[in-house]
Amino acid sequence: MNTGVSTIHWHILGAGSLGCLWAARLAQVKQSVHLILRSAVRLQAFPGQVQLTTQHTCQSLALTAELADTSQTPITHLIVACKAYDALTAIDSIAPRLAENACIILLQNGLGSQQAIIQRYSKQRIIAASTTDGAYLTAPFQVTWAGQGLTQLGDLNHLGQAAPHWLELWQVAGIHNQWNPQIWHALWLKLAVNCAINPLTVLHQCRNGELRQQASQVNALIPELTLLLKQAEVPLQPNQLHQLIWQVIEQTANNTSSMLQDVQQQRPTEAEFITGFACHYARSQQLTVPHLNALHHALIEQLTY
Ligand SMILES: NC(=O)c1ccc[n+]([C@@H]2O[C@H](COP(=O)([O-])OP(=O)(O)OC[C@H]3O[C@@H](n4cnc5c(N)ncnc54)[C@H](OP(=O)(O)O)[C@@H]3O)[C@@H](O)[C@H]2O)c1
Ligand SMILES: CC(C)(CO)[C@@H](O)C(=O)[O-]
Repeated sequence: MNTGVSTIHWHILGAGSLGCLWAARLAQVKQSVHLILRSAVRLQAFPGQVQLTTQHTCQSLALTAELADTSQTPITHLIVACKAYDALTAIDSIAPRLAENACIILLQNGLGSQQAIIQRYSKQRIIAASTTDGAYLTAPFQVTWAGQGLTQLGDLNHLGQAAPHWLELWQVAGIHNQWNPQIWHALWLKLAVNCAINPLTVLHQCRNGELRQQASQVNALIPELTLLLKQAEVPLQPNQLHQLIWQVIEQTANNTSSMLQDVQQQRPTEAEFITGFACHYARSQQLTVPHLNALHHALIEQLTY
Protein backbone atom coordinates (compact mmCIF):
# COMPACT_ATOMS: atom_id res chain seq x y z
CA MET A 1 0.00 0.00 0.00
CA ASN A 2 1.60 3.33 -1.02
CA THR A 3 0.78 5.89 1.62
CA GLY A 4 3.50 8.30 0.53
CA VAL A 5 5.11 7.93 3.97
CA SER A 6 8.25 5.91 4.63
CA THR A 7 8.04 3.12 7.17
CA ILE A 8 7.99 4.35 10.72
CA HIS A 9 9.00 2.24 13.71
CA TRP A 10 6.06 2.56 16.11
CA HIS A 11 6.57 1.59 19.74
CA ILE A 12 3.36 1.02 21.66
CA LEU A 13 3.56 1.18 25.43
CA GLY A 14 0.82 -1.03 26.89
CA ALA A 15 -0.87 -3.93 25.12
CA GLY A 16 -4.37 -3.52 26.51
CA SER A 17 -7.47 -2.68 24.49
CA LEU A 18 -6.27 0.47 22.74
CA GLY A 19 -2.64 -0.63 22.53
CA CYS A 20 -3.64 -3.79 20.63
CA LEU A 21 -6.15 -1.87 18.49
CA TRP A 22 -3.50 0.66 17.42
CA ALA A 23 -0.88 -2.05 16.94
CA ALA A 24 -3.15 -4.14 14.71
CA ARG A 25 -4.33 -1.24 12.57
CA LEU A 26 -0.77 0.03 11.99
CA ALA A 27 0.46 -3.50 11.26
CA GLN A 28 -2.34 -3.82 8.68
CA VAL A 29 -0.68 -1.05 6.64
CA LYS A 30 2.72 -2.73 6.92
CA GLN A 31 4.16 -0.46 9.57
CA SER A 32 6.86 -1.77 11.84
CA VAL A 33 5.13 -2.16 15.21
CA HIS A 34 6.76 -3.06 18.55
CA LEU A 35 4.67 -3.62 21.64
CA ILE A 36 6.37 -2.78 24.92
CA LEU A 37 5.04 -5.03 27.67
CA ARG A 38 5.17 -4.60 31.41
CA SER A 39 6.66 -7.89 32.52
CA ALA A 40 8.59 -10.98 31.45
CA VAL A 41 5.49 -13.06 32.18
CA ARG A 42 3.47 -11.00 29.68
CA LEU A 43 6.30 -11.23 27.14
CA GLN A 44 6.44 -15.00 27.49
CA ALA A 45 2.69 -15.18 26.86
CA PHE A 46 2.93 -13.07 23.67
CA PRO A 47 2.01 -15.29 20.69
CA GLY A 48 3.83 -13.17 18.08
CA GLN A 49 0.64 -11.63 16.80
CA VAL A 50 -2.37 -9.53 17.72
CA GLN A 51 -5.84 -10.63 16.70
CA LEU A 52 -8.21 -7.89 15.56
CA THR A 53 -11.94 -8.61 15.37
CA THR A 54 -14.41 -6.20 13.83
CA GLN A 55 -18.09 -6.62 13.02
CA HIS A 56 -17.18 -8.33 9.73
CA THR A 57 -13.61 -9.57 9.99
CA CYS A 58 -11.12 -11.36 12.18
CA GLN A 59 -7.46 -10.98 11.30
CA SER A 60 -4.16 -11.89 12.95
CA LEU A 61 -1.32 -9.43 12.51
CA ALA A 62 2.27 -10.46 13.16
CA LEU A 63 4.36 -8.03 15.15
CA THR A 64 7.06 -7.96 17.78
CA ALA A 65 6.99 -7.40 21.53
CA GLU A 66 9.70 -6.49 23.99
CA LEU A 67 10.29 -5.20 27.50
CA ALA A 68 11.33 -1.60 28.14
CA ASP A 69 14.92 -2.62 28.78
CA THR A 70 15.41 -5.68 26.59
CA SER A 71 16.12 -3.61 23.50
CA GLN A 72 18.39 -0.59 23.02
CA THR A 73 16.72 0.54 19.78
CA PRO A 74 16.00 4.28 19.98
CA ILE A 75 12.32 5.16 20.10
CA THR A 76 11.19 7.87 17.68
CA HIS A 77 7.40 7.34 17.64
CA LEU A 78 5.81 6.24 20.90
CA ILE A 79 2.11 5.60 21.45
CA VAL A 80 1.27 5.51 25.14
CA ALA A 81 -1.72 3.20 25.60
CA CYS A 82 -1.72 2.74 29.38
CA LYS A 83 -4.33 3.98 31.80
CA ALA A 84 -3.85 7.57 33.01
CA TYR A 85 -2.48 6.43 36.38
CA ASP A 86 0.28 4.34 34.71
CA ALA A 87 1.26 6.63 31.84
CA LEU A 88 4.08 8.68 33.37
CA THR A 89 5.76 5.70 35.07
CA ALA A 90 5.50 3.71 31.85
CA ILE A 91 7.22 6.48 29.85
CA ASP A 92 9.89 6.73 32.54
CA SER A 93 10.62 3.04 32.00
CA ILE A 94 11.69 3.66 28.38
CA ALA A 95 13.12 7.19 28.90
CA PRO A 96 16.77 6.24 28.17
CA ARG A 97 15.67 5.00 24.73
CA LEU A 98 13.68 8.10 23.75
CA ALA A 99 15.19 10.05 20.86
CA GLU A 100 15.55 13.74 21.70
CA ASN A 101 13.15 14.69 18.91
CA ALA A 102 10.80 11.76 19.55
CA CYS A 103 7.09 12.15 19.13
CA ILE A 104 4.99 10.82 22.03
CA ILE A 105 1.30 10.25 21.42
CA LEU A 106 -0.92 10.04 24.50
CA LEU A 107 -4.24 8.17 24.37
CA GLN A 108 -5.30 8.74 27.99
CA ASN A 109 -8.75 9.85 29.07
CA GLY A 110 -9.14 12.51 31.73
CA LEU A 111 -6.67 15.24 32.58
CA GLY A 112 -3.64 15.42 34.83
CA SER A 113 -1.44 12.73 33.32
CA GLN A 114 -0.77 14.91 30.26
CA GLN A 115 0.40 17.89 32.34
CA ALA A 116 2.80 15.67 34.33
CA ILE A 117 4.22 14.19 31.11
CA ILE A 118 4.80 17.50 29.28
CA GLN A 119 6.52 18.85 32.36
CA ARG A 120 8.99 15.95 32.53
CA TYR A 121 9.46 15.42 28.78
CA SER A 122 9.78 19.00 27.56
CA LYS A 123 12.23 18.20 24.73
CA GLN A 124 9.98 15.67 23.01
CA ARG A 125 6.93 16.59 20.96
CA ILE A 126 3.90 15.45 22.96
CA ILE A 127 0.64 14.95 21.08
CA ALA A 128 -2.68 14.09 22.71
CA ALA A 129 -5.02 11.75 20.83
CA SER A 130 -8.54 11.94 22.18
CA THR A 131 -10.50 9.08 20.71
CA THR A 132 -14.09 7.93 20.54
CA ASP A 133 -12.98 4.54 19.18
CA GLY A 134 -14.18 1.74 21.46
CA ALA A 135 -12.27 -1.50 22.01
CA TYR A 136 -12.01 -4.33 24.50
CA LEU A 137 -9.89 -7.45 24.93
CA THR A 138 -11.56 -10.86 24.74
CA ALA A 139 -8.26 -12.53 25.69
CA PRO A 140 -4.67 -11.28 25.99
CA PHE A 141 -3.60 -9.78 22.63
CA GLN A 142 -7.08 -10.37 21.13
CA VAL A 143 -8.95 -7.13 20.65
CA THR A 144 -12.47 -6.42 19.48
CA TRP A 145 -12.99 -3.05 17.82
CA ALA A 146 -16.47 -2.35 19.14
CA GLY A 147 -17.10 1.07 17.68
CA GLN A 148 -15.35 3.08 15.02
CA GLY A 149 -14.93 6.63 16.24
CA LEU A 150 -12.93 9.76 15.57
CA THR A 151 -9.49 10.45 16.99
CA GLN A 152 -8.69 14.12 17.43
CA LEU A 153 -5.00 14.92 17.73
CA GLY A 154 -3.08 18.03 18.64
CA ASP A 155 0.12 19.28 20.21
CA LEU A 156 0.27 19.63 23.99
CA ASN A 157 3.68 21.33 23.88
CA HIS A 158 5.87 22.78 21.11
CA LEU A 159 2.65 24.46 19.93
CA GLY A 160 2.10 25.85 16.45
CA GLN A 161 3.78 23.06 14.44
CA ALA A 162 2.24 21.61 11.30
CA ALA A 163 0.22 18.41 11.67
CA PRO A 164 2.51 15.35 11.48
CA HIS A 165 2.86 13.76 8.04
CA TRP A 166 1.85 10.30 9.37
CA LEU A 167 -1.76 11.32 10.00
CA GLU A 168 -2.51 10.37 6.41
CA LEU A 169 -1.08 6.93 7.06
CA TRP A 170 -3.27 6.60 10.15
CA GLN A 171 -6.28 7.46 7.98
CA VAL A 172 -5.32 4.66 5.56
CA ALA A 173 -4.92 2.35 8.56
CA GLY A 174 -8.57 3.01 9.47
CA ILE A 175 -7.69 5.40 12.29
CA HIS A 176 -10.20 8.07 11.38
CA ASN A 177 -8.55 11.26 12.58
CA GLN A 178 -8.66 15.01 12.63
CA TRP A 179 -5.88 17.45 13.57
CA ASN A 180 -7.07 19.86 16.24
CA PRO A 181 -4.68 22.71 17.13
CA GLN A 182 -6.97 23.35 20.15
CA ILE A 183 -6.66 19.84 21.54
CA TRP A 184 -6.69 21.07 25.16
CA HIS A 185 -10.25 22.27 24.52
CA ALA A 186 -11.25 18.82 23.26
CA LEU A 187 -9.65 17.18 26.32
CA TRP A 188 -11.52 19.54 28.65
CA LEU A 189 -14.83 18.91 26.91
CA LYS A 190 -14.32 15.15 27.14
CA LEU A 191 -13.39 15.53 30.82
CA ALA A 192 -16.64 17.40 31.44
CA VAL A 193 -18.66 14.69 29.68
CA ASN A 194 -16.85 11.96 31.63
CA CYS A 195 -17.44 13.84 34.94
CA ALA A 196 -21.17 14.05 34.23
CA ILE A 197 -21.61 10.43 33.15
CA ASN A 198 -19.02 7.99 34.51
CA PRO A 199 -19.22 8.53 38.30
CA LEU A 200 -23.03 8.51 38.29
CA THR A 201 -23.10 5.24 36.37
CA VAL A 202 -20.90 3.76 39.11
CA LEU A 203 -22.97 5.19 41.97
CA HIS A 204 -26.22 3.96 40.38
CA GLN A 205 -24.66 0.81 38.85
CA CYS A 206 -26.40 1.62 35.58
CA ARG A 207 -25.84 1.90 31.86
CA ASN A 208 -25.35 5.39 30.42
CA GLY A 209 -28.95 5.62 29.13
CA GLU A 210 -30.38 4.89 32.57
CA LEU A 211 -29.02 8.25 33.70
CA ARG A 212 -32.21 9.67 32.18
CA GLN A 213 -33.74 8.64 35.52
CA GLN A 214 -31.06 10.67 37.34
CA ALA A 215 -31.48 13.79 35.21
CA SER A 216 -31.54 16.18 38.17
CA GLN A 217 -28.15 14.87 39.36
CA VAL A 218 -26.65 15.14 35.86
CA ASN A 219 -28.10 18.62 35.35
CA ALA A 220 -26.85 19.91 38.71
CA LEU A 221 -23.27 19.22 37.57
CA ILE A 222 -23.54 21.09 34.29
CA PRO A 223 -23.28 24.72 35.57
CA GLU A 224 -20.26 23.74 37.67
CA LEU A 225 -18.57 21.99 34.75
CA THR A 226 -19.36 25.03 32.58
CA LEU A 227 -17.64 27.24 35.18
CA LEU A 228 -14.54 25.05 35.03
CA LEU A 229 -14.42 25.06 31.24
CA LYS A 230 -14.82 28.84 31.11
CA GLN A 231 -12.00 29.25 33.64
CA ALA A 232 -9.87 26.99 31.41
CA GLU A 233 -10.76 29.33 28.50
CA VAL A 234 -12.63 26.69 26.54
CA PRO A 235 -15.04 28.56 24.24
CA LEU A 236 -18.63 27.45 24.88
CA GLN A 237 -21.96 28.48 23.37
CA PRO A 238 -24.82 28.92 25.83
CA ASN A 239 -26.32 25.51 26.58
CA GLN A 240 -23.61 23.73 24.55
CA LEU A 241 -22.37 21.54 27.38
CA HIS A 242 -25.89 20.56 28.41
CA GLN A 243 -26.64 19.51 24.81
CA LEU A 244 -23.35 17.65 24.43
CA ILE A 245 -23.73 15.66 27.66
CA TRP A 246 -27.30 14.59 26.90
CA GLN A 247 -26.37 13.79 23.30
CA VAL A 248 -23.58 11.46 24.52
CA ILE A 249 -25.94 9.84 27.03
CA GLU A 250 -28.46 9.16 24.22
CA GLN A 251 -25.84 7.98 21.71
CA THR A 252 -24.25 5.63 24.24
CA ALA A 253 -27.47 4.69 26.03
CA ASN A 254 -26.76 0.95 25.92
CA ASN A 255 -23.09 1.28 26.89
CA THR A 256 -21.54 0.53 30.23
CA SER A 257 -19.21 3.45 30.96
CA SER A 258 -15.49 2.73 31.09
CA MET A 259 -15.46 3.52 34.82
CA LEU A 260 -18.29 1.12 35.61
CA GLN A 261 -16.55 -1.56 33.50
CA ASP A 262 -13.39 -1.05 35.56
CA VAL A 263 -15.40 -1.40 38.79
CA GLN A 264 -17.21 -4.51 37.54
CA GLN A 265 -13.88 -6.10 36.58
CA GLN A 266 -12.31 -5.04 39.89
CA ARG A 267 -9.68 -2.91 38.20
CA PRO A 268 -8.55 0.52 39.42
CA THR A 269 -10.53 3.39 37.89
CA GLU A 270 -9.32 6.66 36.40
CA ALA A 271 -11.46 8.62 38.91
CA GLU A 272 -8.51 10.73 40.12
CA PHE A 273 -7.99 11.92 36.53
CA ILE A 274 -11.70 12.67 35.98
CA THR A 275 -13.66 14.09 38.94
CA GLY A 276 -10.44 14.13 41.01
CA PHE A 277 -8.80 16.44 38.48
CA ALA A 278 -11.93 18.61 38.14
CA CYS A 279 -12.18 19.14 41.93
CA HIS A 280 -8.46 19.79 42.26
CA TYR A 281 -8.59 22.36 39.45
CA ALA A 282 -11.65 24.06 40.98
CA ARG A 283 -9.83 24.36 44.32
CA SER A 284 -6.71 25.79 42.69
CA GLN A 285 -8.85 28.42 40.93
CA GLN A 286 -11.06 29.10 43.96
CA LEU A 287 -14.19 28.02 42.11
CA THR A 288 -17.18 26.79 44.10
CA VAL A 289 -18.32 23.37 42.87
CA PRO A 290 -20.30 21.69 45.67
CA HIS A 291 -22.01 19.08 43.48
CA LEU A 292 -18.75 17.98 41.86
CA ASN A 293 -17.01 17.77 45.25
CA ALA A 294 -19.86 15.71 46.70
CA LEU A 295 -19.86 13.45 43.65
CA HIS A 296 -16.13 12.84 43.84
CA HIS A 297 -16.29 12.07 47.56
CA ALA A 298 -19.22 9.69 47.12
CA LEU A 299 -17.37 7.98 44.28
CA ILE A 300 -14.13 7.55 46.22
CA GLU A 301 -16.08 6.25 49.20
CA GLN A 302 -17.85 3.70 47.02
CA LEU A 303 -14.60 2.66 45.33
CA THR A 304 -12.87 2.18 48.66
CA TYR A 305 -15.43 -0.35 49.93
N1 LIG B 1 -10.67 0.96 25.63
C1 LIG B 1 -11.31 1.93 25.03
O1 LIG B 1 -12.25 1.69 24.27
C2 LIG B 1 -10.90 3.39 25.25
C3 LIG B 1 -11.55 4.38 24.50
C4 LIG B 1 -11.15 5.71 24.67
C5 LIG B 1 -10.14 6.04 25.55
N2 LIG B 1 -9.54 5.05 26.28
C6 LIG B 1 -8.46 5.44 27.20
O2 LIG B 1 -7.24 4.86 26.74
C7 LIG B 1 -6.38 4.56 27.84
C8 LIG B 1 -6.01 3.07 27.75
O3 LIG B 1 -7.20 2.33 27.94
P1 LIG B 1 -7.33 0.76 27.67
O4 LIG B 1 -8.78 0.47 27.73
O5 LIG B 1 -6.54 0.39 26.47
O6 LIG B 1 -6.61 0.20 28.99
P2 LIG B 1 -6.19 -1.30 29.31
O7 LIG B 1 -6.93 -2.26 28.45
O8 LIG B 1 -6.25 -1.44 30.79
O9 LIG B 1 -4.67 -1.35 28.84
C9 LIG B 1 -3.65 -0.68 29.50
C10 LIG B 1 -2.40 -1.51 29.32
O10 LIG B 1 -1.28 -0.75 29.78
C11 LIG B 1 -0.37 -1.69 30.29
N3 LIG B 1 0.65 -1.03 31.13
C12 LIG B 1 0.50 -0.36 32.28
N4 LIG B 1 1.69 0.07 32.72
C13 LIG B 1 2.62 -0.36 31.85
C14 LIG B 1 4.04 -0.27 31.77
N5 LIG B 1 4.75 0.38 32.70
N6 LIG B 1 4.67 -0.84 30.72
C15 LIG B 1 3.96 -1.52 29.77
N7 LIG B 1 2.62 -1.65 29.79
C16 LIG B 1 1.95 -1.08 30.82
C17 LIG B 1 -1.23 -2.65 31.09
O11 LIG B 1 -0.46 -3.81 31.30
P3 LIG B 1 -0.91 -5.05 32.19
O12 LIG B 1 -1.79 -5.84 31.26
O13 LIG B 1 0.38 -5.70 32.50
O14 LIG B 1 -1.66 -4.48 33.35
C18 LIG B 1 -2.41 -2.83 30.13
O15 LIG B 1 -2.17 -3.89 29.24
C19 LIG B 1 -7.19 4.92 29.09
O16 LIG B 1 -6.83 6.19 29.56
C20 LIG B 1 -8.63 4.91 28.61
O17 LIG B 1 -9.48 5.76 29.38
C21 LIG B 1 -9.89 3.73 26.15
C1 LIG C 1 -18.44 8.93 26.59
C2 LIG C 1 -18.37 7.78 27.56
C3 LIG C 1 -18.76 8.26 28.94
C4 LIG C 1 -19.41 6.81 27.04
O1 LIG C 1 -19.53 5.66 27.78
C5 LIG C 1 -16.97 7.16 27.53
O2 LIG C 1 -15.99 8.18 27.39
C6 LIG C 1 -16.61 6.33 28.75
O3 LIG C 1 -17.25 5.33 28.99
O4 LIG C 1 -15.64 6.70 29.45
